Amino acid sequence: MMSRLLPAVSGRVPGVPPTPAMARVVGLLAHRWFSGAFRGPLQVIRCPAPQLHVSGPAMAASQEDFAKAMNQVKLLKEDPGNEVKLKLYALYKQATEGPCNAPKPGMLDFILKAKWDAWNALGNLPKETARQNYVDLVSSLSASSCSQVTPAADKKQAESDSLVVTSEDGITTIRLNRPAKKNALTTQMYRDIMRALEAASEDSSRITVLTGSGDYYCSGNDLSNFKDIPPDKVEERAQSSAVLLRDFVDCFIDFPKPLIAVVNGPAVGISVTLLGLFDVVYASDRATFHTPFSHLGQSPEGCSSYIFPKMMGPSKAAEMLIFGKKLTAREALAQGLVTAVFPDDTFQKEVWARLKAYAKLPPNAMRIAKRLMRHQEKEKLHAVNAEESRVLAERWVSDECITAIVAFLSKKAKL
Ligand SMILES: CCCCCC/C=C/C(=O)SCCNC(=O)CCNC(=O)[C@H](O)C(C)(C)COP(=O)(O)OP(=O)(O)OC[C@H]1O[C@@H](n2cnc3c(N)ncnc32)[C@H](O)[C@@H]1OP(=O)(O)O
Repeated sequence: MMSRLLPAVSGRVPGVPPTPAMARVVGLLAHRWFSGAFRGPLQVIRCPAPQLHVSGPAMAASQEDFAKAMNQVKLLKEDPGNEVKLKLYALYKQATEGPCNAPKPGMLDFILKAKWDAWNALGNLPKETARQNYVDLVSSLSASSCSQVTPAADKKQAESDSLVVTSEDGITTIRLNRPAKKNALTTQMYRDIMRALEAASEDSSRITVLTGSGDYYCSGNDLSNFKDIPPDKVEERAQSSAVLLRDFVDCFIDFPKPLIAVVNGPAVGISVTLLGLFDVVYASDRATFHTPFSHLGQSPEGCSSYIFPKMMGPSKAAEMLIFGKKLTAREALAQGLVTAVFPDDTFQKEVWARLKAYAKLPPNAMRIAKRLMRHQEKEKLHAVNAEESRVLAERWVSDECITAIVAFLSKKAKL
């Protein structure tokens, strides 16, 4: 089935180089980036057979892994759908041929055009990263039957894992579990959350919950993701991070079951912006909602540049997304970002009682209601996500952003 996705697209036209401005900024500022080996903790998604994903610091997939993944694709039992097939096609082409230099097919050549668009959207993503992303995607497709009840024997060990996925009482819970780092999201966690969502969309649970361990819900992107980038790889990394961000947010846009955020404490950055893509957001009265993008020289993501103004009106959205105003839980409730606020001391009890009752409702009816409410906006949201990710890749190599991140990593600044 999938082999039909791999015909060569022939012909060559000029590629899409980074803008001269970006290259200049990178050249000027690269020396200020941190160096030294990053020693990230092991992160584990726990799920019973058939797959246990264990990963440490990101490693490039070998040619052998890539070849295995290509074979695995042919063995997939279920058709992954056109969108995924296009992603696979694009990553395959990028990994084997590099950036898309083929002539753009005519408007009426629908299939060729969709394939060309998917490949071209990968821009200058390095071949190695495309290979890794292809392997990751195939592995997530093969693992989609994972995520059931966490075996009791795993529960103790899960304390030290960065992401813990459990499924019980019709609820799949994805728990950010780096309390010592305020649940900041590492690159690997983005990938693991995507896998967990893909698995949850197909498991037998009826609703899916994202929450955090410890006193924070999430402190946003782990700013150490910007560490240890060799000067000549800064642009490449910005591009590959933008692709990861786009794929990550796409998973939330497309998630088919009711998705609930249980915001147990303060939320920062991307963990706030994503809330607009959840169906319901329950917050402890201790939670705060902070999007300090301008302070960090960055720009909004998670489709917030579109959803927040629609949700709260342009000027309230501007206070948050341009000026970085931090909202209390009650303020977030008034702006429609939060569905309900609970006193912190009864938060867990009240929220989980509600969720267990919701999880008894007929699953198909819930999915259909969600689809009806969301499908008209989907295409728009994907376009907004693509644009926000593209702009962020530019911000990440800007002087303003680099200065802010260097200040945080050298402990000179915090929010
Ligand atoms: C594929 C890429 C996609 C990227 C998408 C774009 C996303 C953008 C964003 O999310 S922007 C938001 C980024 N987040 C921040 O700027 C928060 C930075 N953190 C802080 O300002 C503070 O740590 C705090 C206000 C969250 C909490 O302050 P405090 O209560 O005083 O605790 P500590 O600062 O001592 O924190 C404990 C420990 O955690 C580390 N840490 C906290 N947050 C982050 C983070 N976001 N990145 C990396 N590390 C973080 C902090 O350094 C401390 O570590 P230490 O104990 O010193 O080793």
